Amino acid sequence: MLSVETRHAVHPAQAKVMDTAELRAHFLARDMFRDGEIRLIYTHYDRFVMGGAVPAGGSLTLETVAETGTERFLDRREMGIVNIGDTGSVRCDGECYEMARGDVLYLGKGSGAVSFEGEGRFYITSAPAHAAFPSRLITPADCKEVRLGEPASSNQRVIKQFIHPQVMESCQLVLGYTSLAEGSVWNTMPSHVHDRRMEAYLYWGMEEEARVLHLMGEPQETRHLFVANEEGAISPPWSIHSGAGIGRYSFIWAMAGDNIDFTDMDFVKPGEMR
Ligand SMILES: O=C(O)C(=O)C[C@H](O)C(=O)CO
Ligand SMILES: [Zn+2]
Repeated sequence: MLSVETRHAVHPAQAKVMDTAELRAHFLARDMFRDGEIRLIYTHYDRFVMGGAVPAGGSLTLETVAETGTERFLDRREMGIVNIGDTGSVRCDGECYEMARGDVLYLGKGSGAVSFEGEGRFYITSAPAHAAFPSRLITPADCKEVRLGEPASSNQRVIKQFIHPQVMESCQLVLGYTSLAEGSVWNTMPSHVHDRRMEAYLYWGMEEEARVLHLMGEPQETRHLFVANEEGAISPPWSIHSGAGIGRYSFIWAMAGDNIDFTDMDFVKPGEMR
């Protein structure tokens, strides 16, 4: 079963006057992981798509998504998949990729139908693509690690870059995940924006009762979302995307837009934020 929800792009002036329910309706990505279903969110931010596929021991196939207006979803798109569950496999273009928890699969433009099998919980990201780069399974051993922050500022974390120019080629997609060191709570602090690229977060690896207080909004007009495990935040190009969590957590970040330079960020000092 496939379901697709559309999220339209929001002007910052509109976001400024939203109440909690409206903020959550536009920017919180929830209910993406249901047994036996593929559930997608089609955003109008760089036409980025995020979602979940949970085969629950069976098999699910993603082929046509009416929203793209193409015969098959990947005809003019690339895809990044992260397995946040137990081991499962993804079949595409005559290949079968076995994915352990934390593995990332890149599927290039024109790869055809995608089938999800086994006990995986597959987080799906996708963006329009102009060229067909080779599909590739990237394990944590192949990723590029960046260590940032320190315990004294409660922001010590490891950034694992998978779909990233220093690891492999892609069109628009840049993807990886960040894990907080024990005792550190802050991700992406100091905050930044990058008007050239949208970004989406998926928080995972959290206790059921835990929450991340995800900060969003223009730097001088911040708002927040309380986010649970396996929920995400859609970050428009004008918005910061930072958070402080209760207990351990990781988050998958994925971006699409005008460049694939991970370091192209406009930082905001904490003292400049409101
Ligand atoms: O902890 C961090 O800092 C991040 O993971 C930053 C995100 O990857 C990001 O916002 C990239 O633009
Ligand atoms: Zn960012």
